[in-house]
Amino acid sequence: MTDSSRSPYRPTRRGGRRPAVQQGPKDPARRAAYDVLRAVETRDAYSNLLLPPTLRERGLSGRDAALATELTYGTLRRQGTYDAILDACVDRSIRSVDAEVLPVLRLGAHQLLSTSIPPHAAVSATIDLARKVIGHHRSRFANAVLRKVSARGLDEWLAVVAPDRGDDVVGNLAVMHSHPRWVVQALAEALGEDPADGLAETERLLAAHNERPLVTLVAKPGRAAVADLVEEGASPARYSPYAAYLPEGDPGLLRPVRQGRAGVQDEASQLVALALTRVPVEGPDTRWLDMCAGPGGKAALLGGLAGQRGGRLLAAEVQPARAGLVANAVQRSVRDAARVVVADSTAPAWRDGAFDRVLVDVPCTGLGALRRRPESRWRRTAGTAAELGPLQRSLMGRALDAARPGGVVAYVTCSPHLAETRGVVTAVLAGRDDAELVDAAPHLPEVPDSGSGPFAQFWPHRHGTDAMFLALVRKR
Ligand SMILES: C[S@@+](CC[C@H](N)C(=O)[O-])C[C@H]1O[C@@H](n2cnc3c(N)ncnc32)[C@H](O)[C@@H]1O
Repeated sequence: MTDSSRSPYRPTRRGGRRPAVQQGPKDPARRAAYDVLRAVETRDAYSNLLLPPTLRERGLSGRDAALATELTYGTLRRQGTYDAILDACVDRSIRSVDAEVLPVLRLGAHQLLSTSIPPHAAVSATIDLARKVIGHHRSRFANAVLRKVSARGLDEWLAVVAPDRGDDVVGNLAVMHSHPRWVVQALAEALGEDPADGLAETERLLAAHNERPLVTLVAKPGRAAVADLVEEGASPARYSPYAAYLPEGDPGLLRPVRQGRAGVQDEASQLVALALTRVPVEGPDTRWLDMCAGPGGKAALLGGLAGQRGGRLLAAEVQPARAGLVANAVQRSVRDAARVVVADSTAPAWRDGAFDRVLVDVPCTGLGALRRRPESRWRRTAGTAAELGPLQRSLMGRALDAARPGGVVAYVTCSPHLAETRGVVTAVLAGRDDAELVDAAPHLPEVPDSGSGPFAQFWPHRHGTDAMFLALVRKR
């Protein structure tokens, strides 16, 4: 619960002099959560980009900031479940409810069904907020709906609204774990599970998507060490020799992060880049290329490693603003080894065969990062992976062109969707005879269960990482 007595917005009780602090909402945590949820709903905002500045600008910290964060991400993660329940509590379909009202209902449902906030407090605080943000008339509607929601607990509601598991296991898991149906199907296929067998592992994955992920840091090679991060309160990570987990606090406040010597990067993102650097190549090994570099996480790692080996990294990014982020990320890499260019890597200016190692980390559906981008599961459609296919195949083809004979290419996605992982790689390799797959597992010896080869697939429920995919390919 919020502690409004400590809020900087608390108005004075005495008449006369105005309070020295800025006036603001009585319940700033719920108001911040509502404003972010509404921006996500009405203008496709990204919660992970909008919430931190919202908290900063409104001076929310401590318990208020923690409550606003929990309410925002918790509501977005469980949105599919709450919508199914709300649908049973309104006369018309939940889809016909105004876009300003819907976040109030979801926020109220989240507090009632998934937090320890007492029901009467959850409803009254949400309706107080509703009067301010959607007006008296619509708040009466919200009040009536939330009172119906409060009549049952989450498990009771799920027994009522989720399809029977025996009849429709995909539909059941979609409602139970708050994912669109097509995502459940795509993930089950990627895990190699058949709905007829019950989708037990798929269910573990879906549940992992609703957990708060660990904040993982990277010590940029040659500029910081894991020990520097441990000194700041982090603990060494399971797999990557450059990673550390931060149990709490704002990573942006850590000294190595402020100095640009460390950053925030998922452990699987580190490992797929590392795997590329571990494949032996005969002959020169000094020219490396990152074809899709923005915002620069993998480029920073590769730039450091290239510099330590006396090589250089060219980092290409088509969007100028994102190329700026890459430049920032690789700044002061070892021996100044990384150069950033704004370039369309499907029509590149570099010569064919110019590089010893090539990373192509293609734009994808992002289904591998559902833990960290809670609204993205509701934004994509079943057609998104197919739409991205031509660009992904073109970039992979260009990556093979860019590698010299004997050189190596890493094709990477932050998605396990088969159409954009092995589907792309096998289609591109089927059309040419100058490249062959390299088994990825021997280049990730520290990672158990990364697949039966030749590809590697990370999973949130197995590895605690994003679901990154890696294919390693040698140019003949
Ligand atoms: C998945 S992200 C790469 C993430 C990055 N490797 C990292 O670790 O931070 C894909 C990037 O490719 C860029 N991109 C898309 N099409 C491109 C193209 N034709 N040429 C170069 N970059 C492209 C996108 O703008 C986006 O920044």
